Amino acid sequence: MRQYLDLCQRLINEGIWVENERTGKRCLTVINADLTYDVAAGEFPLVTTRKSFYKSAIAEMLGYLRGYDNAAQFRQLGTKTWDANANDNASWLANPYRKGTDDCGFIYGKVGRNFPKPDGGSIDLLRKIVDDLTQGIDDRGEIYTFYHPGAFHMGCLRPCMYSHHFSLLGDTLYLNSTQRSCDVPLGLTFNMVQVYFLLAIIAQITGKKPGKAYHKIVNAHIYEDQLELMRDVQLTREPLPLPTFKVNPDIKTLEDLETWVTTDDFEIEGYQYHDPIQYPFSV
Ligand SMILES: Nc1nc(=O)c2c([nH]1)NC[C@@H]1CN(c3ccc(C(=O)N[C@@H](CCC(=O)O)C(=O)O)cc3)CN21
Ligand SMILES: O=c1ccn([C@H]2C[C@H](O)[C@@H](COP(=O)(O)O)O2)c(=O)[nH]1
Repeated sequence: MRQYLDLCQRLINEGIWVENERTGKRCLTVINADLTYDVAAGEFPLVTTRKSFYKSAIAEMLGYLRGYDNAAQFRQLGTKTWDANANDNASWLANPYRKGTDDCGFIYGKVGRNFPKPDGGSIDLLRKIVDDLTQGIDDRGEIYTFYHPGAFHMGCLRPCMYSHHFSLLGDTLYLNSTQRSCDVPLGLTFNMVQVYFLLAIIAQITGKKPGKAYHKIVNAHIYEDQLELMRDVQLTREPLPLPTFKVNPDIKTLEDLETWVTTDDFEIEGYQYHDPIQYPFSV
């Protein structure tokens, strides 16, 4: 994945040190990066210069499509990525809205599938998008967003990749995803997989051909305790050929995704990778 390695190198060459109050760590930071994934051509954006746990990334996105709000639900799907944010984050532990162990509160899909209306009730944004696209409708506002500043105090973390905007040109579906904040060594290896996966799966259940997915990142950073591993280990490795991604063709509807689908319905073939690298994770 040349684009990924180029962004890592750019952080090292041009990054500016920024203090982060929430984590108490400094981050080497650049502003704005644009990545493109050609889903039509099957260019699955998996990092090869270290082992990637891509099933975790897919499990997370599946949880966002289902509207999950609890780390135990995410674990059941096969990812522990929400454990720390739900249970080890001091300000969330002290938050009166936290409903107990594993509760994440009003995050991601919980917001997007129940988006509150100022005049009462809520909207299921994903249901509307899937219904429109299935009928060939693109009203230029097919946006699955998790961004609700009025609800930030009710969740353990603000969404990072917060908006997914779908577009139709004839029978081809496109996706523009936007991310406000990006942990390049850890989070981005998941987020690239998620953007590709989201376009592939929504195209499949709406009967469209996938086109390209465009991934916009605003604040891209490396935490100070990750820098050495990135610069002196990962960036010295040569990337390997990309694998291919296979989706179970029996997945046909949003209800399928909500009910029986597991990460076993998504497989990659021919994944070659260098040794794992364990990057520190900042809560
Ligand atoms: N600092 C930070 N970075 C993130 O990337 C991030 C957050 N916080 N909080 C919310 C979610 C949780 N995400 C995570 C959490 C953990 C890993 C992680 O530990 N990944 C390891 C092992 C994964 C596994 O074994 O399943 C990795 O090597 O990729 C990745 C993304 C992404 N997000
Ligand atoms: O999908 C995700 C989720 C989170 N991240 C990273 C980006 C930041 O390092 C932290 C979130 O911290 P904020 O203070 O809320 O910006 O998590 C990611 O890269 N991808």
